[in-house]
Amino acid sequence: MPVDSRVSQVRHLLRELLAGREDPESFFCFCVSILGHQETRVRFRELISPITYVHHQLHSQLLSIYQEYFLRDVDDELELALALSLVNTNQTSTQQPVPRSYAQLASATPAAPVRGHTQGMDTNISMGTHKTPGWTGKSPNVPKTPDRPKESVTNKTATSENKGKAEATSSLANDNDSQEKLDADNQSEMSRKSRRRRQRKRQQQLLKSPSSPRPILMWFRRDLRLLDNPALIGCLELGGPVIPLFLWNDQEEEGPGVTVATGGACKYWLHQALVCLNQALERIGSHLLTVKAEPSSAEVLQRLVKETGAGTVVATALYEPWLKERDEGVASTLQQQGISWQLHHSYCLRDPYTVTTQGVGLRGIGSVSHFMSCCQQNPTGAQGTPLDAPPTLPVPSTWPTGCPLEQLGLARMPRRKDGTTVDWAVNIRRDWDFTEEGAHARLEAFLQDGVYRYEKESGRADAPNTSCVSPYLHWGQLSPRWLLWDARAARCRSPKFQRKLAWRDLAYWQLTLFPDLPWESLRPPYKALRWSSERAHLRVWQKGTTGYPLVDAAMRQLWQTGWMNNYMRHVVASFLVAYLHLPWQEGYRWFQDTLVDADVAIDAMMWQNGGMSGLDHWNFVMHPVDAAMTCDPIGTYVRRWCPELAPLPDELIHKPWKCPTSILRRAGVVLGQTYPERVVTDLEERRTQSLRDVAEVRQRFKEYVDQHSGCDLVPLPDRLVEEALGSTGEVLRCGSRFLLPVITRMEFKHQTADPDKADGRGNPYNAVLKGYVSRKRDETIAFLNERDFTASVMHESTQQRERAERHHCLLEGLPASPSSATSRGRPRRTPSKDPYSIVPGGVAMPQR
Ligand SMILES: Cc1cc2nc3c(=O)[nH]c(=O)nc-3n(C[C@H](O)[C@H](O)[C@H](O)COP(=O)(O)OP(=O)(O)OC[C@H]3O[C@@H](n4cnc5c(N)ncnc54)[C@H](O)[C@@H]3O)c2cc1C
Repeated sequence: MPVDSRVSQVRHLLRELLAGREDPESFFCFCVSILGHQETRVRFRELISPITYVHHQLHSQLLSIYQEYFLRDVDDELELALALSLVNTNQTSTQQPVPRSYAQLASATPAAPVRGHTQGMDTNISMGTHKTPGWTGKSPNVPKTPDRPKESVTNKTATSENKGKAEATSSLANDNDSQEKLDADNQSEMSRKSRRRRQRKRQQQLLKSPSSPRPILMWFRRDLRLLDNPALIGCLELGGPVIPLFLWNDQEEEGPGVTVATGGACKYWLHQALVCLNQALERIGSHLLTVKAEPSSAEVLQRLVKETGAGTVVATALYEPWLKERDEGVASTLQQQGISWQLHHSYCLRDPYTVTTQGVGLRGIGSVSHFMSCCQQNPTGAQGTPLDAPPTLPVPSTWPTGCPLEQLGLARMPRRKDGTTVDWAVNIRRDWDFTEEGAHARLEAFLQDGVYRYEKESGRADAPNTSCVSPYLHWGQLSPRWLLWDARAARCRSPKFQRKLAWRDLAYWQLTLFPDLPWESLRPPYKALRWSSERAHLRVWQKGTTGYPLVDAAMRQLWQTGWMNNYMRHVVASFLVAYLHLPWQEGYRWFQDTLVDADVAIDAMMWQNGGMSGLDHWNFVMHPVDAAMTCDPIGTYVRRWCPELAPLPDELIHKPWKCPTSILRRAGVVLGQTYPERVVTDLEERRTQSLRDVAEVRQRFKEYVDQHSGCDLVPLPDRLVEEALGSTGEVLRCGSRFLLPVITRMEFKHQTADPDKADGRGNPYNAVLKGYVSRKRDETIAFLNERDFTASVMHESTQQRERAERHHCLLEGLPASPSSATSRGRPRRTPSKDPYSIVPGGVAMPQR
């Protein structure tokens, strides 16, 4: 049966419901049975929207049933969902089918004004029927009074973030004509347009009337989207004309330390994203006002409030401590003048300031599993469902003055002496679509293809196996909630991929705990490490001319496109820190300046970990040649970014210095001319030196090494001290500091205990990865333990055999056998008794 006739059947049933001949739950069941699962999910809210006002209670009841039904999870997702607080914890999991991807819905939309996503979701989608598996026509198991997802708004009273487009905008429609609208809706396509016309008219009336509500300033920051933007929907719910606004102040963004918060590539992206946002707003009848926030955002907002008579400023919360502080200042200035300030949470899945370690403790802090346990143990309410984009925005009668976007200086290009421009962003433009639709297209493409290889092959640099949505997430052109919903709804649900959003939240949590994260090593001794000051080494790393093809390919990709995958970021970070001995901060700053997804929290967390001083410092070092076995086995990636090496054979392309002269000659490669010589040659020696340096500072700052477990100790931030001790600040007042043992590389523990063994090669815990280890951290550790165990068992049996041989020789008066003689002096691969295998206890200890 065509969709239209099924929809009219449902409308008929709605009349039956209104007449009292059906009950809400049966109505919903019929709806699922007639329309199928997906159609119901997409159309239900629109179908019931005509009764929003006249039958408000019934409408809410239906909406609750709908939300309850579609928020149910399948078992295998429950753990993650709970941890990320996607569902209410008191909901039990049932085997309900998961909704289809929003992005899929969007792509099925034929001619949506906002190129593809939401307009069509409520209205003109043509899709095949999707029958609920196992549907028996029985009522779905929905409670009578289901929980509504809580909303996450600061300074705000009861508004529902889970209202969709129809609800959000219907407040502008005439209350008294809902029955009329019900009939009008029967004319499907026509009705949408006429409803919009009515809404526009109503908006204009509102603006003209003397009692018009005051305008609302919608302050866009890192939520540059129309879809699933709770702040924007929050503006609509307030019911006044909305003035979309973007303010820019470099210093405020930068904060107190050296953060390079918005580097060149990121600024360029921002400029383009603002152009796109403005276009999207124009399509819904509005536009974006851009203003230089000088001298400060607070002062500019005050001016705008005066100029427009606005009564409320609405924004999405940002979590960098310095931006939070700025926002608190803005809020108090505005509130003193009677202007209300509303802050919505949608940048992360969890507001990092609400995450606590209560009930979990501090053991394993810094790891993603510890973080997820904290979220699971201390849920803060459900995230709710993603929101549709508003079809229209009420505009003010007069607009305040702004400045052209160009004047913000975000995409300024250097000029040559002859006056021509150096367009360094040409490849970035070629590679990326800066629109919100571009974000959804990337995600959709990934969920149809790359996600199938993500679990095992996300490290491949030569294949598009990851989502490439990081810059969109950073600028909020894609909400993490939307991403998670789509990922959960995809046919192949990769838990590893979903977990990445927990990583993202973890980074913000760490930044809120350690505001110095972007510039100060968390582990105090490592601040004193003997870092190299070889600027020439830094330059070759930055330019991609280290002479190591894999590293060079990645650094050139970064320079040209503003991006590289996670695995390659590990490779180049390891190279900088472990082999060039350059401080991690140099890497962080370069990344911040060149990545289009540069994100202070994530970048700083990852560089701290790579730089050995983060909470979860890497237990491995990537080898610049061996890593290619995993990420570029036949050299496709290197050939793309280092074309001068392209003719070399696969097996030698990652180590051209090993090439026989004849092959080099045939390939036209001259080392030192067409391709650089290696910046450092003895990698083993460099690594050994790095180990010695670590051992030296750990010896020197013994007070930061736990003598019992051998783990590094990190000063505990105030917030965690209070949580750990349940104290209300007493400890802090008397000035005591608390130290926390954190996960520490076995290699470091061993080296510190035995520093005289100058040759680091004797260290049994060599962290250099030989090829790919894609396992999860715990599995990796288990694997290493098992290997060690096997090694020690083998060693034991060899020793037993040798002992027996020695005894035999002794008894028979024979000379000692050569095998036993040589093996006696050989160093053990695994220490017989490992004093360092104790896992950090997670107990805060007063500093000795
Ligand atoms: C040294 C170093 C620096 C990094 N700097 C940044 C940065 O500045 N900005 C940034 O967004 N990511 C950074 N990452 C994390 C990661 O490399 C990128 O998020 C990822 O490569 C982006 O590609 P994607 O969207 O295809 O990721 P996918 O693998 O498809 O993951 C989806 C999303 O999850 C999030 N994510 C993935 N990995 C991580 C992670 N390890 N930590 C936190 N969130 C994660 C990102 O938002 C990403 O877009 C860094 C990693 C390293 C090793």
